Amino acid sequence: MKSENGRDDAKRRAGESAAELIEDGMVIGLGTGSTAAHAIQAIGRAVSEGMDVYGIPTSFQSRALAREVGIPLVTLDDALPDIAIDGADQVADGALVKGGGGAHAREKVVDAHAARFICVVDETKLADVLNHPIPLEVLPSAVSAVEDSLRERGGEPTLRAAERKDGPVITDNGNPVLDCDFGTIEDPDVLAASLSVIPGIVEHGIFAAMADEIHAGFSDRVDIRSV
Ligand SMILES: O=C[C@H](O)[C@H](O)[C@H](O)COP(=O)(O)O
Repeated sequence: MKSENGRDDAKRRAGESAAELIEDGMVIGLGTGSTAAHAIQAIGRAVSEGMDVYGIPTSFQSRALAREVGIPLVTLDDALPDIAIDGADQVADGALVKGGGGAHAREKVVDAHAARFICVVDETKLADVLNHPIPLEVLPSAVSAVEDSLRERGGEPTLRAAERKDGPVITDNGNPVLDCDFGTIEDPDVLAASLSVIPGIVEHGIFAAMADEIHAGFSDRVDIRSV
């Protein structure tokens, strides 16, 4: 088992590797989570050294960090991202599961509209086949109905509970999250299509055929894979 420090070093390597792709004048989609945070910090350092870029945050967390490190912010109304840098909970064959922090709905909008999407992970996220539970942001009134639809599709949903609050996790958009275990996911595209048509699901955490590059941090290197 890797130590948490060792794992954070691997995340930092991946985040900083992606941040090296940033060029003057770019609009950058700023992903959410502990790995994307390393990229945001590296971009903040570049800004403090005079680089002229703008960020589009994907969550309250990435907005707060970007402000802290001095990255000027814009919205999708102002410009589409030249590049987005975002983490993932699992990666297999270029397909991602995202939403461990409940940010996948906004992330998907920003990442999908970026000219180039770079996914940053540490080596523990790499898998041969996806088997991570799929996060689903759901309208509050639709939770029971969506749970039934998921069970009909062979899933086992669990309402995500907050650790330091009574009741469920509520996303930045004001909705609860279901984590749905589908076991081994042989065809992420097929599952994604089947989840997309369930009324009440705001967004699911399968990002299939979206990433252009995976930057995977190891203890001693970063592997960069084009997808
Ligand atoms: O909702 C959260 C996001 O999809 C994150 O990018 C994902 O959970 C990975 O986060 P971390 O880099 O902290 O493992």
